[in-house]
Amino acid sequence: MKEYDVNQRHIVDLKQTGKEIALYTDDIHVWYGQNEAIKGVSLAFEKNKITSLIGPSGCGKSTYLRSLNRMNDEINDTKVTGSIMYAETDVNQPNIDVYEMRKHIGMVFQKPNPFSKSIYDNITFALKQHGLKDKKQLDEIVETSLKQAALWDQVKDNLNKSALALSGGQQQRLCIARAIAMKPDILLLDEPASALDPISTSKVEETLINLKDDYTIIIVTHNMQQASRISDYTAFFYLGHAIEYDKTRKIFTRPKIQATEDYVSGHFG
Ligand SMILES: Nc1ncnc2c1ncn2[C@@H]1O[C@H](COP(=O)(O)OP(=O)(O)OP(=O)(O)O)[C@@H](O)[C@H]1O
Repeated sequence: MKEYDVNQRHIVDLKQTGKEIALYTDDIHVWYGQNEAIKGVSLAFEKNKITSLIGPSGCGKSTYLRSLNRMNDEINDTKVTGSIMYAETDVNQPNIDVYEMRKHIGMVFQKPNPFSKSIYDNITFALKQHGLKDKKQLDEIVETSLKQAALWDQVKDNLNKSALALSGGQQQRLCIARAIAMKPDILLLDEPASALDPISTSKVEETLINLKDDYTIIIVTHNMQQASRISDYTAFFYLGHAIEYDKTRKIFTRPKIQATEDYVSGHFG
C-alpha cells in the first residue's frame, strides 16, 4: 500500500474522466493566523453527485468546506489562497459579490439553525431580501422546497407555526429547504445529521439522495456508514491535505493509501 503524496492534485483524476464538474479547487491553502489548516487541496466535484469529506478530527474538513462559499471570510485573521472555480469564475477573488455567490453555493450547518420565525418565513426570508415579492411565487417555492426536503407532508397545514417548535430532524430538513429555496447549484453540508437521532438521520440521508438529481452535494461527515450509504465520491483528509480521493466504493473497499485504510477500518491513531 502506498504512502501519501501531499502534492496530489485530484482534480486531474476527475477531469480525465470527462465528467461534468460543478466546482473545483486548485491548491487551496487556509491559514488561521499562523496556523495553516489547509495545505494545498485540489479537488473536483462532479455535477449531480454527492461527495463526502471524511477524516480525523481537526484535519481541516470543515475549514475546507467553509472556504468553498467563502464562509471563512467571516472569521477574523483568516487567509485563503488558491482558486475555487465555479461556472468559470474564481470565487476566491476579492471582487466577487459573496452575497450573490452564496445564492449558487448554499450551506447547511451541523446544528439546525432555523430563524425564530414561522416555517413559511424561514424559507421566504432570503428570497424577499433578494427582492422576490410575488406571494404566489413565494408560495410555490415554499411548497417545492419543503417537498424536496421531504418535510411538506408534515408541515403543510402549519406553515405559520414557529420553526423552533419542530423536532431537531425536522428543523434540519427545514434548513435544507431554506437552502434549496434559493435554487443553488451546489449544497455544502457540514455534518448535517450529527445532532440527530437515527430515524431523523436516515430521513436527512434520503432527502440528500433525492436532491442529487438537482444539486451537487458536498458533505462533511464523521459517520463512515453515512459516507458509504449516500456518497458517490469520497475524499479522505489528513493533516490539512486531501490525501486520497476516489469513488466511495473504492475508498471503503480498496483504498490505495495506508492512512485511508487505517481510518476507514477504524484502526486510526
Ligand atoms: N475559527 C477558527 N479559528 C482558529 N482555528 C480554527 C478555527 N476553526 C478551525 N480551526 C483550526 O483549524 C484546524 C482544522 O479544523 P477543522 O474544524 O476544519 O477540522 P475538522 O476536520 O472539520 O474537525 P472536526 O472533525 O473535529 O470538526 C484545527 O487545527 C482547528 O483548531
